[in-house]
Amino acid sequence: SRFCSPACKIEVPERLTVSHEALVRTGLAARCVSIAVREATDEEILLVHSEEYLEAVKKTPYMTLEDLMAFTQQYGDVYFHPNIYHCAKLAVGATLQLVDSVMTGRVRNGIALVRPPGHHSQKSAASGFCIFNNVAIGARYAMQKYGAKRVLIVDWDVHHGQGVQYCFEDDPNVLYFSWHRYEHQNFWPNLRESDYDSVGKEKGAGFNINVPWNKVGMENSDYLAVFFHVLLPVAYEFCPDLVLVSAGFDSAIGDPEGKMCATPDIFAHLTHLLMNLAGGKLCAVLEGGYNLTSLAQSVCQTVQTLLGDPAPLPADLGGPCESVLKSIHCVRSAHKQYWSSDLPASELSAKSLKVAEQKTGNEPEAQEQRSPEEIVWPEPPKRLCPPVRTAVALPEGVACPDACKRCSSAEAPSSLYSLSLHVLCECVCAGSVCRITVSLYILVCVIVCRAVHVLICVCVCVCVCVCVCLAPQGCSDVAGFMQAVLGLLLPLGYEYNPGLVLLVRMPGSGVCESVWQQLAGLLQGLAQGHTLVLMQVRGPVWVKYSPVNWWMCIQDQNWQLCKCTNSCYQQAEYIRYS
Ligand SMILES: NCCCNCCCCCC(O)(O)C(F)(F)F
Ligand SMILES: [Zn+2]
Repeated sequence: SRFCSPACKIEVPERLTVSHEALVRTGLAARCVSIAVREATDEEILLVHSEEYLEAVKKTPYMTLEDLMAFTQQYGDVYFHPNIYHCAKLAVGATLQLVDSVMTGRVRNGIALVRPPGHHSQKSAASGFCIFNNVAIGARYAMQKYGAKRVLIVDWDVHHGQGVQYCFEDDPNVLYFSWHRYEHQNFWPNLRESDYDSVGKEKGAGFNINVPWNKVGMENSDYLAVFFHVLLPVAYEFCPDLVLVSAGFDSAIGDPEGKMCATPDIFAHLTHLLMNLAGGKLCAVLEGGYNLTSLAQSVCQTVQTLLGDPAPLPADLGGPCESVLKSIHCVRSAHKQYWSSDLPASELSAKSLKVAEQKTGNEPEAQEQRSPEEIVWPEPPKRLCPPVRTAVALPEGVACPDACKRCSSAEAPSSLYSLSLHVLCECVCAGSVCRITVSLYILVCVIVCRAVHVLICVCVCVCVCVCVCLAPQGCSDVAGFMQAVLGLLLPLGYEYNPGLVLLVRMPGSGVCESVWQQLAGLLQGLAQGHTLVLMQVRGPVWVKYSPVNWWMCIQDQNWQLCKCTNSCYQQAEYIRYS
């Protein structure tokens, strides 16, 4: 008979079946390429684990029950049964198959739904339901086989992936970020090194980021605040070649382990905010998640964003709570010496503190009394799946290198009103197109602003347009600019939830392409992706044609507006337009 320590009973096979069934039921599975799984080889497992550990695990299929129980006793909160070695090899193999598919460009991104999970397992030890460290092996594999120089691992599971931390703590090529329920070391795995002051060792100092949750009941606003003020500024500065996500969904509402209050739709935004990194190369690998309802919803929200569908903002976003503000402050101080992107932490806390005070105490006494099964939350809202992701208004006779949907040719661009009004209202508000790019010969801010005024009157949804006139000259202070976008513009935008984003690029602003592209990509998280891009550049420019729905227009007669509509994204490549 199978034995299992009571701690493990939540890690059940239904976790995978309900997730997959939800993907099929919602039609998301049909939009995905499914990748065959395989067993990992010894060599691949040895990228992270020791020979003696691997040899010991190899014996488990042939152990008697008492030997198996003895073997298990030496580890914490993990169970072995005769078939778990096979399953653990499949979990690693599936992860590596996903890494192959993303690194070769066969797919842009993807998710590996695997059991057993991995992020607690260590060089020579199993731990917390984990046998082999799927994500750690994936990172080493990507670096060895594909020459990935820098790998970012984002661990949004509610437990600290100490196994990943130990594996890379002295390695500056792997940036490990984890938030986790900590409660001042009173929550499993109760480790001192899970706190914010574990920043990495020797050459790896600065490349390990721990954000402890010292209270339960964390909400969407808390998660976004940590992304905006801790993870994203560093991730953009790190500039990874690949993003791996230890996608544990026990950080969602209803989970018996996490006891948090963030709703499943938050994972749509966490995923979106990571998709602009590494040219969109993102591999999500399932870790935890034990409430089968919130797990399935969270998986679907993640996959739908990976497919490029825009997401409505979660309801009533505000600032982070007091406890999170302290954690943010502590971890930013601990990392200040390693990273240049650093808003004066005082400014950040001052603004958010004010908001935090306004927040009613969100201590979930009530939540703690209810059992996890009794906790209910609204189904995530239905999401747009526009048949065309981007449309462009092109001058006559200019072909676009991609299958753009052409809007009816607008009047002479001198009358911006009609142009943007016509283009915008016909397409965006009808929801048939997600974004509009309108290129103009003449771009005068005052017209744009007045057009915005007009648009506000006309559009059915109340538009608080986030109208950005790009500031920096050239790429000199990209870090500073990105910090302003991440630390100020995005939090504001998410809080004010505009109905439309109007992105204005002044001629000659000289902003380098990558910044413009990042900005365009990040702002698509607002207004369900309804973005109106008005821009003009002089003369020939290099365009980084990457899978983030990129626009460019060029003055003079031979305009080219390029962007990516089709869902299977091209490899990033440089195209010179003359
Ligand atoms: N209340 C019972 C105590 C359970 N203590 C062990 C928790 C293990 C968590 C595993 C996980 O969720 O982090 C993973 F992603 F690895 F699966
Ligand atoms: Zn977990």
